Amino acid sequence: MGDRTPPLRSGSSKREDYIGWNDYFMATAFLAAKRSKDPVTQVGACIVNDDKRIVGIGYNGMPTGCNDDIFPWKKDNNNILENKHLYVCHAEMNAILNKNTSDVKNCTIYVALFPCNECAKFIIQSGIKEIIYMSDKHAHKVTTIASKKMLDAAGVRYWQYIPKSEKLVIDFTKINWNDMSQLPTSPMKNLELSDNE
Ligand SMILES: Nc1ccn([C@H]2C[C@H](O)[C@@H](COP(=O)(O)O)O2)c(=O)n1
Repeated sequence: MGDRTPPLRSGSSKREDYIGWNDYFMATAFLAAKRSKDPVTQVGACIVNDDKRIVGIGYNGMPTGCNDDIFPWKKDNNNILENKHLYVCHAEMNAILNKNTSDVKNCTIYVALFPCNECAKFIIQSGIKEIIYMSDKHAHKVTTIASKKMLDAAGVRYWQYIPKSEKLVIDFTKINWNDMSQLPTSPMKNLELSDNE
């Protein structure tokens, strides 16, 4: 029987160069960061549940009602109230507050930058159990050390992610709008067309 099975047609096998879950969710966090108005650091966060469903997305921005053309994006040492850090909502906090499920218990948060101590409190209290981050550039800062101290005590795992894809590009000019493919017409498409002819 086995040798009667027809060989798999090349056109019927699945694509192999699709992106993995971790790249997908981390890239989603980075896409969200592109919405940030912060001129120095743009951070995005993406919360995912056990079923690999995205349940929250956020980026760093001014609170609702605080006009981001009026509130400061700088740190003016001569005027202590002109400091963005007094006002900006961090990406992690926004992602948690933007959740589209009743809670984010046991979820994983993908975030561009390691969460500060304030975000660690939100993460712990919301029940998130895992943090996957890209950069830990503030590892030496007291806010990060305090963050890790709390996360360790609360049993929240965290690990640094190195993407598998070197780059992920969405070039709208390359999308073929006629067949909604992001790729040039594929060999499979050609095969289907010739099959139907
Ligand atoms: N885990 C983090 C860390 C920082 N942010 C935000 C807060 C600010 O908008 C910006 C950091 O500004 P910088 O001190 O680099 O000028 O990033 C966040 O959302 N999440």
